[in-house]
Amino acid sequence: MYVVIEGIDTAGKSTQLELLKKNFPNAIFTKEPGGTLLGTKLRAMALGGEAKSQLAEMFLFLADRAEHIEEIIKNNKDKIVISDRSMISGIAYANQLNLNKLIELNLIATQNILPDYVILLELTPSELKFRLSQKENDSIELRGIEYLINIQNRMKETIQKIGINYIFIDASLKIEEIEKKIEDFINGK
Ligand SMILES: Nc1ncnc2c1ncn2[C@@H]1O[C@H](COP(=O)(O)OP(=O)(O)OP(=O)(O)O)[C@@H](O)[C@H]1O
Ligand SMILES: Cc1cn([C@H]2C[C@H](O)[C@@H](COP(=O)(O)O)O2)c(=O)[nH]c1=O
Repeated sequence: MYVVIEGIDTAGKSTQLELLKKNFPNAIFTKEPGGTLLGTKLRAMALGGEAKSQLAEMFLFLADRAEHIEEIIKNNKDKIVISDRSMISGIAYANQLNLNKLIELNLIATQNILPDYVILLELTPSELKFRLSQKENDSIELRGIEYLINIQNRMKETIQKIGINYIFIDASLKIEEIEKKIEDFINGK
């Protein structure tokens, strides 16, 4: 079972993943970008802002995704794999191409493998503004609130268009309330 936690920067993914590690001790935990050896190098390049071309940046993430599917997802088909981000981020953040073209490109990278379950943590603009103000921002976060809320809307649109099992959770709820909703969703309750 391939489960992904999605959400824009600061939505609370890492916080929930730490709790999931306790609640699902036998699961494999992974992430995009950077879940493989090649991926760690691609992540540093993508987040370091080395690419001047937005298309080049998108292809760095796609290369990471192709390696991640081959090395992690395909090799653990019989286990519960829980990933921090996925092709949903890939499609939503690369907003210079249309959605159908991006879905096509991402399905090439994933060899047509889709997540079985997607959990999206959804932020309000004011909560996003507060959380970004509390940390040092990387090159993508520096693009600002409007950019990231637009990405969040694209994430929701993509998830609905692809037709996978999903839950949207208000990221401003208490950490324990979100934890319970995620656990129930994965356990099919
Ligand atoms: N439910 C919550 N309520 C209030 N604050 C929260 C909640 N969940 C997480 N936070 C806080 O929000 C900040 C961002 O959380 P976290 O690092 O888990 O997000 P993230 O989605 O992994 O971010 P990024 O994608 O930027 O790595 C942290 O300071 C965290 O403590
Ligand atoms: C998978 C993927 C990610 N991004 C962006 C989203 C974030 O700003 C960073 C990843 O940082 P995190 O600490 O791991 O959340 O990269 C992207 O632009 N395109 C993608 O495909």
